[in-house]
Formats: sequence, structure tokens, C-alpha cells
Amino acid sequence: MSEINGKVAIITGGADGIGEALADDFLNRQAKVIYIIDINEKKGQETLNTLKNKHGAGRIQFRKCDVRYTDLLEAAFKDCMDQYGQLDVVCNNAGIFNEYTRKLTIDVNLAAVIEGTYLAVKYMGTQNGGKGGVVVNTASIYGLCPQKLSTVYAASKHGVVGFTRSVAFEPDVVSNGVRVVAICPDAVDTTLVPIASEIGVKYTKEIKQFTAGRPLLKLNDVTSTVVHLIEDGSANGTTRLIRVGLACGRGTLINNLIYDPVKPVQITYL
Ligand SMILES: NC(=O)c1ccc[n+]([C@@H]2O[C@H](COP(=O)([O-])OP(=O)(O)OC[C@H]3O[C@@H](n4cnc5c(N)ncnc54)[C@H](O)[C@@H]3O)[C@@H](O)[C@H]2O)c1
Ligand SMILES: CCCCC/C=C\C=C\[C@H](O)C/C=C\C/C=C\CCCC(=O)O
Repeated sequence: MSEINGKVAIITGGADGIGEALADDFLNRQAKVIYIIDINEKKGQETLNTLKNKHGAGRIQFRKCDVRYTDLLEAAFKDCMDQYGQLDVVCNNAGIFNEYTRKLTIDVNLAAVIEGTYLAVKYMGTQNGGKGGVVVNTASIYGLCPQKLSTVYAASKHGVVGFTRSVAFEPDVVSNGVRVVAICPDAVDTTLVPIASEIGVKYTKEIKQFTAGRPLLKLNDVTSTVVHLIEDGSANGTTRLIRVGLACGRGTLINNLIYDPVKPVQITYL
């Protein structure tokens, strides 16, 4: 039986893409409740209906919320606790790609992940009446290597990696029985990359060239890795690269990654 069985999970950015796939996967594994937080009300309602049809009503909830506003984010956490009386997993997954909106990128991709992690400790922590739990932060391959065509996005994701590796061992977090991990996916089959390379981004031509024909990770590659990290009680501070061609789920720890867009990528794995 999966560790996800009977758990209550909050997923930000759960209306679409990776977050939606996580919600579906957790429900398949008999999660008790999935509480989706997303800014996109229309897509959120659609996803809610799809998941209700598939898994039955009562185990899935959608709340419109912009994760940049910590008071609104906390109200969602509180609502989840008030309704279901438990919280076990928090996936801080909402993210954007737009190099023209630099502060927005940092606020959504990094600041909201930091706030979401501390809210998770507050609501799941053993010293606060909870049972402890797991926080999964969505970073990116660009949290591990530089990318000159998306520098602010890369900065936000490097921030998620540095934060996750540090906060996981913060005394107040450890003593509350909360583990914190991150995933660092290569390109995934969602609309994020195609949209990024179509609309209003910097270096559109170069990004199109860079991403054209690139093999994409399937959503299942990402969800299986997240489940593995949740189920592995020893995973803490782990920042897991998920790359096409590497075994997903089992995990590949990155030791040293030297990235140069011109020369071939050299990667050493542990
Ligand atoms: N798709 C990829 O190739 C890829 C690779 C690595 C990492 N990621 C990361 O994975 C995460 C999910 O991306 P995705 O590919 O599923 O994209 P997506 O666009 O399909 O989903 C992102 C979701 O986040 C929501 N969101 C955006 N801003 C928000 C806000 N302020 N408040 C609440 N919700 C907000 C969107 O409405 C959307 O539903 C992001 O953090 C992204 O950076 C994606
Ligand atoms: C060149 C910039 C591409 C930007 C695409 C937009 C958003 C991407 C977000 C994801 O976090 C990462 C997605 C795609 C990454 C594509 C290739 C990574 C390859 C790394 C490498 O082989 O060097």
C-alpha cells in the first residue's frame, strides 16, 4: 500500500500540468483529500470536475488563490485543516516562465515556495498539533545548471534548490517532523515550455531552436519521482534531477554538473 493512502495533500499550481498530474496520481493511490490551490479559476474548475468524475466527489477541492499573497495562502491552509483536520503533504509547485516579469517570477517561483514551506511546518508540525509531513518543492533542471536564455527563471529555481537544501535541516523544521525535498525536472510535457517559446518571452527564436525536437519527460516520470521522495523516509534536503533517459523514481543524485550551451553537457552522477 502506498504511503499516500489516507493522506491529505495541498498542491499549488494544481489546476494544470505537473500539479494536476500529481493530484490525479495521489488520488489513484487513495489519498484522502487533494486540496488544489491555483490562480486560474477556469482551469481549476475544469480540473476539479475531471477529477471528481474520475475519483468521486468529496476527495478533491479547488480554491482560487494567488500564492504570492501569504495571507491568502495561509487562509487556504487553514481552510484545509478546518475541513479535514489533517495535512500530510504540501507540494509547492505553482510556477511561471516570463523573463520580462522579473519580480513576478521571483515572487511566484521562489518567495511563495519559501512561504508555503513555512506554512506547511506551521500546519503539519508535531509541535503545532500535527503529525509531521513532507514538503515537495518544484524546482527545475535550471535550479542546478545555468541557462543564459532564462536567467531570472534559473535564479528563482536555484533559490528553490538552495532553500530546500538548507531549510530541511533547520532545527525548527527537523524538530517538527517535517521533511523538505525538491524536484528538478528537465523539459516536461506541459504547456509551460511551448507557451514560453510562443508568447512574449525574451529570446523567443533562440528558445524555440533550443527546445525544438527535445525529448520531453512524461508527467508520469515526474509524479513517480515525487511519490518516491514522499515514501522514502530518509529523503530530506534532497534535490532530485529528473532527466529523460535517466531512471525516474529510483532517483539520480547529481554530484557535479558543468553546463555550457555550446559544448556538450558533462554530468557526473553519484
Ligand atoms: N514543464 C516543464 O518543462 C517544467 C520543467 C521543470 C520545472 N517545471 C516547473 O513545474 C511547475 C509546474 O509547471 P507546469 O509545467 O506544470 O506548468 P503549468 O503552466 O501547466 O502549471 C502551472 C500552474 O501554476 C499556476 N500558477 C501560476 N502562477 C500562480 C500563482 N501566482 N498562484 C497560484 N497558481 C499559479 C498556473 O495557473 C498553472 O495552473 C513550475 O514551478 C515550473 O517552473 C516545469
Ligand atoms: C532555453 C530556455 C528554455 C526555457 C523554456 C521555458 C521554461 C522551462 C522551464 C523548465 O523548468 C525547464 C524546461 C526545459 C528545459 C529544456 C532543456 C533543459 C536541457 C538542459 C541541458 O541539456 O543542458
